[in-house]
Amino acid sequence: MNPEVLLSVRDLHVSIGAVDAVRGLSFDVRKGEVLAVVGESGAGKSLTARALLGMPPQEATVTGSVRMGSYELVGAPRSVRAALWGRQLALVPQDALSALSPVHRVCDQLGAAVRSVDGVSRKEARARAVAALKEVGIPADQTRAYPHEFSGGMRQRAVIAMALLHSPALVIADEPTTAQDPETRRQILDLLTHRSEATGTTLVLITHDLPMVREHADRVLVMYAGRLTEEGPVEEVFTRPRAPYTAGLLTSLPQPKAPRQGRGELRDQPQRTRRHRLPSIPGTPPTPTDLPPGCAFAPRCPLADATRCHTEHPKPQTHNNHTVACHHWRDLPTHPAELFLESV
Ligand SMILES: Nc1ncnc2c1ncn2[C@@H]1O[C@H](COP(=O)(O)OP(=O)(O)OP(=O)(O)O)[C@@H](O)[C@H]1O
Repeated sequence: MNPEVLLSVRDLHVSIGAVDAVRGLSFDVRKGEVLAVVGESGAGKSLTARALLGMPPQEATVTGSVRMGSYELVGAPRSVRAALWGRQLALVPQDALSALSPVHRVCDQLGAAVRSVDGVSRKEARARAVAALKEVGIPADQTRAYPHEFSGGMRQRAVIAMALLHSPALVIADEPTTAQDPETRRQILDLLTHRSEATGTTLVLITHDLPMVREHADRVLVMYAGRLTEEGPVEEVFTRPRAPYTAGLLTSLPQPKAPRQGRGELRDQPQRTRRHRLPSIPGTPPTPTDLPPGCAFAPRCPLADATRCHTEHPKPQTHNNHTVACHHWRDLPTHPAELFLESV
């Protein structure tokens, strides 16, 4: 494995009963990066995250490979997962309340997490827990509170502190800010990315929040109906998307106010005149039990042809560090958002 690669995912499939939720996903997570995974609801992001952690739902069938160093996580026995958990892999879940026990003080829960990996004395574990909570902005005199006494933002900070306790190699954050207001979201994401950087932790960020991706991620992987649609550096993908689906997603992105040409900014966007209304992708994603043949996005795609797109799944192809799975990626207009602008 390339030494720059921390986690290598190959031909990952996750199915639950008749639902083929993840269908042949391959990508690498590189050491030290923030990789965002985006896509509409039901695209398979969370099940991918769970497979990456070696913790798919019990009823799921997982095939393919997720390698971390010498460990294979697909089908890994409990002993392998236990060896990796905390030191190598950790999760920041969507719902901090359900991740914390309601009947134990926050600092005691972190102390127990310290002891589960390091086996130090209770006093030492408590001191480390308090220090970790301080790092995420929770003052020492509040660490003896119970989770319900914290605000949602503080609970999420506590969960981030818990995930980063042992400076794991990789943290997967699954929609870590969903329930928060925009300002708290920004603070939590700032904290998560800065703390990850400080602890040398690589971050996979599952999110719907494209402005946050633009601000915080190095690379982005776009999923549609369980497959990779596009993947590459954020700046490159956000300014020059190659897949029509990505272009459609990006049309919903608020445009930066200042005319600077900074990181991840959408350049060369067409002027939106009064004759246009804000674009959106027409239609809805397919249900995973009733997937169309060929490209799953074809029924919604303005570039789809009448034959190949509806019969042959486009294979991902990589040029200059940027991967796309689309038969017509070379046909995208200079301003891909135009594909989705509707005249009124
Ligand atoms: N435990 C389960 N049993 C049956 N189907 C499931 C289960 N978990 C997920 N699915 C289905 O698998 C598909 C992918 O789900 P997943 O949660 O990975 O999507 P997602 O991209 O994370 O969506 P969201 O952004 O809404 O969280 C969806 O159709 C979902 O309904």
